[in-house]
Formats: sequence, C-alpha cells, structure tokens
Amino acid sequence: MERCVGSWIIEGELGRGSFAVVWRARHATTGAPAAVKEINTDKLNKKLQESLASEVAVLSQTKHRNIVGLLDLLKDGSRIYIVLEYCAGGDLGLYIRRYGRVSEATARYFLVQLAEGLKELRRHNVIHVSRLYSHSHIRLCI
Ligand SMILES: Nc1ncnc2c1ncn2[C@@H]1O[C@H](COP(=O)(O)OP(=O)(O)OP(=O)(O)O)[C@@H](O)[C@H]1O
Repeated sequence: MERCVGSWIIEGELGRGSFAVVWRARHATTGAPAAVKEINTDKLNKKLQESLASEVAVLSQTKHRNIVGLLDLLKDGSRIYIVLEYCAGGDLGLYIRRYGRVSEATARYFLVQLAEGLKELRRHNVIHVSRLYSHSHIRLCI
C-alpha cells in the first residue's frame, strides 16, 4: 500500500542527513515531485532542535530561485515533515567529486548563482549545503 504524508505520496528514499530521512515524493493530484524530510523530534538534542527550528523559520520566510523552496510543512505527533522542491541534479559536492574539474564558464555560472543565494540568505546568517536543482541550476539548502 502507498504511504502518504498529507497530500504527498512517498516513492522511495533519497538519502539521510544527521537528523532526517529524506524521501522522494509526488503530489497526489498534481503529480509534482518533492523531497520530504522526515524528522523524529524526540531524538533531537537541544542544539539540533534549535537548528531545525531555524531551518524551518528561514525556509518559510525565503522565496528565491537559488534557495530550495518549502512546498509544505506537516506535523504528526513528534514527527515533522518538511516538503521541499525536488533537486533532480543531486548534491553539488557530489557533482564536483564525480565530474572533477569544470570549465571556467561553468564555474562562473555556478558561482554567480551561489552568490545570489548567499546574498539573499545573508541576513538570516544560516547557509547549509548546495544542490543542483537541474543539471545547471543551483539551490542552496538551509
Ligand atoms: N531537496 C532535495 N532534493 C533532492 N534530494 C535531496 C533534497 N534534500 C535532501 N536530499 C537528499 O537527502 C540527503 C540528506 O539530506 P539532508 O538535508 O537531511 O542532510 P544533509 O544536509 O545532506 O546533511 P546534514 O543534515 O548531515 O548536514 C541529501 O544528501 C540528498 O541526497
């Protein structure tokens, strides 16, 4: 049977971070893809709870083409589900490790986007990782 979180149908695991399991999902009616971060808040120490609260606060206040978008936020008991835009190109760090050196033009193209995202996030003082939304479009993740 399909597992659903709100209006999102869970399809498979995308990865794990220090406090989340991330699932690939799609919207039940529109079919839009998403990444659902599932977090069991019971297991978080004070510092991680603060870091999660800041991630959610910043995501909900920010809308920018170089910052991963928050699509939905759901809570179920001690579990929280952060529904994010799906970054099909994967992690920027992984991309660099896999493909090695990129051309100057590509590096410049990526850096301009990183700078745009950083500029937007500067006032929040929280930046985390960068992911490729498509094969050439960067989103900063908080
Ligand atoms: N928006 C997204 N689109 C596609 N994949 C994602 C997205 N967000 C997370 N992932 C995948 O899930 C994995 C875990 O992500 P998560 O944000 O929980 O941790 P992290 O930021 O990579 O690491 P940490 O939490 O340890 O700092 C990532 O490495 C990536 O493979």
